[in-house]
Amino acid sequence: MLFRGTVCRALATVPRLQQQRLFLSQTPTTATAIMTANSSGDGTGEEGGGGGGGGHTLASLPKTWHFTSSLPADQMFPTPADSHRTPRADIRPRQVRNALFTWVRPETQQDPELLAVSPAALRDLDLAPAEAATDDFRQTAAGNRLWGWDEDRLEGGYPWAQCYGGFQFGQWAGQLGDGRAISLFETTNGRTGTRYELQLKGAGLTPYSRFADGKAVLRSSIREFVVSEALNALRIPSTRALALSLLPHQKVRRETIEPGAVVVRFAQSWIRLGTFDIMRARGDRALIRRTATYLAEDVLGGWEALPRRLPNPDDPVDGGGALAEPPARGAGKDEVEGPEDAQENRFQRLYREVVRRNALTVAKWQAYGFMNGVLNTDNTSPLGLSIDFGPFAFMDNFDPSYTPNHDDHFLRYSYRNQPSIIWWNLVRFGEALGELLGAGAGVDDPRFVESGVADDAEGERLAQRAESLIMQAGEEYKAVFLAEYKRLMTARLGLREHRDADFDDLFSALLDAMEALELDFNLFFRRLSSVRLADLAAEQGRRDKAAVFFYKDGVTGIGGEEEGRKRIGEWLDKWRARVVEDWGEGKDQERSRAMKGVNPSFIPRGWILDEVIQRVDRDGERDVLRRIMHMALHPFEDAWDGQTFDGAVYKGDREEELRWTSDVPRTQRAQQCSCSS
Ligand SMILES: Nc1ncnc2c1ncn2[C@@H]1O[C@H](COP(=O)(O)OP(=O)(O)OP(=O)(O)O)[C@@H](O)[C@H]1O
Repeated sequence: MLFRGTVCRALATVPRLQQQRLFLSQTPTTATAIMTANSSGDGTGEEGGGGGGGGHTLASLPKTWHFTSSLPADQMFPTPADSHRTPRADIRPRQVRNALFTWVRPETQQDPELLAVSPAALRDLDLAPAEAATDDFRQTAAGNRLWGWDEDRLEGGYPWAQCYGGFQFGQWAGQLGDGRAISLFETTNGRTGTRYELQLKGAGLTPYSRFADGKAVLRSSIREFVVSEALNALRIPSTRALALSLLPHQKVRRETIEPGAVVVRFAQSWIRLGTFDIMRARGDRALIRRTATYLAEDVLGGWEALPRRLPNPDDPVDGGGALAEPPARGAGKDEVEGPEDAQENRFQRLYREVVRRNALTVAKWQAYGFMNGVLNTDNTSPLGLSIDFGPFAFMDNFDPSYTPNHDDHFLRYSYRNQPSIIWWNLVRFGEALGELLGAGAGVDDPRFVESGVADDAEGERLAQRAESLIMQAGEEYKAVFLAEYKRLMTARLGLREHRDADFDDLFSALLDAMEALELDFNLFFRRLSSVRLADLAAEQGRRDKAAVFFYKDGVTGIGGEEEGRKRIGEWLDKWRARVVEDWGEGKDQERSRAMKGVNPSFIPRGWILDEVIQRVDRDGERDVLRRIMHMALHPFEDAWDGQTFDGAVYKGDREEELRWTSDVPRTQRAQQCSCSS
C-alpha cells in the first residue's frame, strides 16, 4: 500500500506556512567565426577558472550513461537496439508505465547552422575551444551525430528522454516528460570532477510530446541559451547551455510560422521534482526509493555528503540563525538521528539537502530580481538549479507583483510569490518521499520495504512523523532563504556585515521607495556602487545625487521628481551612515570595487533579448550572439570592447554596450511573454 496519510496532511500545512508573518513580511515584498580565443568564461560561475588551452575533442570526451543504467527503461524498447530499429515516424506520444525514460534518438536535421557557442560552457565541460569549429561539433549540436553507439553492432550508449510529471499552476497535470528534449550522454570534467548530462532541446518528438511537435523555435532558444549562461555567471545555480543551432529547413507552427532551433544544454542532472510526483501518482513506492537513492548516491555525492540533523531543529528562537548555518555532514547511510517522534533517517537528510539548495537559489533570484515565470514542479530541480526558461525576466521597475508570464492571471508566479511557490513545490516532494521520511529507523525493515505500513495505526504514526519533519524542514527553508537573501542584499548595498536594523531601515525602505517611484531595480545597485560618500555629506548633495537613479526620461512614479529627490536623498543619508560604520571614511574605491563585483552592469533583459532575436532572425545577423554571450559571461565589467579578457583583446560594439547597460526604453519596461515556445 502506498502511504497516503502524509499527502493530505502536508497539503494542509502549505497555507499555514504561507501565512506566517515572518515568512512573507520579510521577503522583499514590503518594503570559429563563432568562437573567439579571447571569449572564455570569467570564472564567476560554479566551476571557477581554468581557461586557457587544452581540453578534449568530442571523440575523446569521457562518456557515461549512469542515469539509464541506474533507472528503469520504458519496456516498449527495452534496449537501445529496439529503439534504433523503430522508424522515428512510429514515435507516438503515450503513457509510459513503470519507467523513468525511453531510448529515443534525435530527429535528423538538414543543413544545421551552428549560430553560437558558450566559451564558458566549453571550459566547464573540458572541451577544447577549437572543437567548436569542427563538423563533428555542428552535427552533434543538431542531433545528427551520436556518440558511444555502434551502428554496426547495435550496441553502446544511446540517447534517451525522461519521464516525469508535474503540478502546473497548482493542479496535477499527469505525465509530462521530455517532450522535446533528448539526452545524449554524461561526461565528467576531469579537472573539476563535476559530471554533466548533455541534452538537446528541440530535438524532435518523443513518447512524452503529448499534443505538441517536439520542436523549439529560434526565439525561445536564443532566450534559453543566453539566460542559462548569464545566471551561472551571476553565481545563480542554473542549468547551462553549450550551443545554439538554427534548423533552416524546419518551419515551426506557433502563432505564426517560425524557424526551428536546437539548444545543447547540460546539468548535473535533469531530474525534476515532477519526477517524484509521477511516481507518487502511480503509487510506485519501490521506484521512489530507488530514484531517491540514485539522487543521493549518484548525483549529490553520496549519503555522507548530506546535512546531519541540526542541534535544535525545532527551536524557532535559536533556530532562526542556527538553522541557516552550514550544517555538519558525514552521517553514515544507516545512521538515524533525533528523538523517536522526529527520527531523521537518510531520506530526511536528502529532503533537507533539496530544501536547502532551493532556499539558496530562490534567495538569489529575489536578490537579483530574476523571475522564472512558470514555477511548476516539473520546472523545479531537486539540485536547486534554475531550470526551464520560458517567460522568464529580470526585474526592470521594482514591482513585487510583477510576473513576466502573460498567461499568469492570478500572479501565482509573480516575484513576491516565488519563495512561497518553491516551498509549495517542496511540500509536494516531501509528500512523495512521505513514507520514507516517516518510517524513521524502520525505513529498511524488510516487511516495510516490501509492503509499506502494516495497518492504520502504523500509518498514522508515520504520517505524524513525516508531517512534523516536513514542517521542520519548512523552518529551515525560511531560515536559509532569509540568511542568504540578507547576505546578498548586504553585499549589493556595499555593506560588510548585516545588522538586524538593516532589514527595515535599508532594504525595505529602499524597495518601498523604488516601487513607489518606479525605479529600475538592478541599475540602482550598479549606480550606487559608484557614488562617493563626500557627495552625500549635505542634504542638497544627496538630493542632487538622487537623480542618478532616475530614468533619463523622468520619474514616472508617485510624486514625480521632487518626491524622488526627497525620498532617495533621505535613504542615501541612512546608507551613508551605515557605510561609514562598516568601512570608515575614505574607502570609496575599495567599496566601489567590492560592490561592482556583486552588482552586474549587464543582465539579459527582455528588451535586449527581443532586439537580438529580431536581428538574428529578421536581419540575419550572427555576431551579435557572440557579443551578448560575452557580456552575459562577464556581467560585472564596466566596458567590454577593447578590454583584455584571458590575455586577448576583445572585439565588441561600444555603442551597443552603452545602450544595453543604460535605461530600459520606456515602452519596453516590464514586458510580458506568452508560454508559446
Ligand atoms: N513543442 C513541444 N513539443 C513537445 N513537448 C513539448 C513542447 N513544448 C512543451 N512540451 C512539453 O510540455 C511540458 C511542459 O512544457 P515546458 O514549456 O514547461 O517545458 P519545456 O520548455 O519544453 O522543457 P524544459 O522543462 O525541458 O526546458 C514538458 O513536458 C515539455 O517537454
